[in-house]
Amino acid sequence: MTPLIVALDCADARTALELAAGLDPRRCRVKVGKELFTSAGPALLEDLRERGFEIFLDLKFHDIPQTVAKACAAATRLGVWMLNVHASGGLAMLQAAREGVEDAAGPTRPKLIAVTVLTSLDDGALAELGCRDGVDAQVERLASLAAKAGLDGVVCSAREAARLKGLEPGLLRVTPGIRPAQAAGDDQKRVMTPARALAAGADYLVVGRPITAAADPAQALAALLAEIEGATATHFHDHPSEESA
Ligand SMILES: O=C(O)c1cc(=O)[nH]c(=O)n1[C@@H]1O[C@H](COP(=O)(O)O)[C@@H](O)[C@H]1O
Repeated sequence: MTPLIVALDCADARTALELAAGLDPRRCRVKVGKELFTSAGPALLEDLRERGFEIFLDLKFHDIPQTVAKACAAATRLGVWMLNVHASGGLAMLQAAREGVEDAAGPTRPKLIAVTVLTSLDDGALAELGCRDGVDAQVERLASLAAKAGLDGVVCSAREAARLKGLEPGLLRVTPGIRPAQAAGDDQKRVMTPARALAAGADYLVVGRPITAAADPAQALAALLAEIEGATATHFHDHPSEESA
């Protein structure tokens, strides 16, 4: 299994299933986010699971602890592989999220991860929110909260991955903002190529538009997988104990 998670950022179930038909569930996982889940609902998750996919349900819950705990429990009952919340909801919310997942989990518990600083934000955008010490400090602060709450990992950009690997080695690093060299950044501010992201310590790469908006998505996916699998082979050769992670 490679670290690739393909973001099925589609308007409806039909388009998402067409896209998934071009993917191999042994070579990637899929992410269902706010637009698709709001449009297609839980039935789509069942369809994707029947096709062999493990699912990252990306709804980024951010609310009072009780509400988030219940939402995380409901997501867990949908049988997803991974789900997320915003770390900026605070420690009590993160702990409640973990308890919600644990209460609802069967034999396999989904991975619960927390978004640190969205990859669409840079230092200037954070300053507008009143956070003046920059992205790196804020990512570190929120990752440490996630670790304290007992979460499995964080969403960050690959630019922060190496530092977080040193600071919070127990947390998985899930990195969107992945762009092949020369690709458009779109609305992403903190980007990195797939191979560099893996070398920096990313555990999972979330990739949407470089595949879904490509003129030839199948060719874009194949090129990306070749780059990832080449980089992963080198990485696992150097770190054999991480092969099952
Ligand atoms: O939680 C996420 O998945 C996420 C967090 C973040 O900080 N940045 C981010 O881009 N994402 C998601 O990752 C995907 C990135 O898509 P592309 O920019 O098209 O590759 C989108 O589905 C975003 O919702």
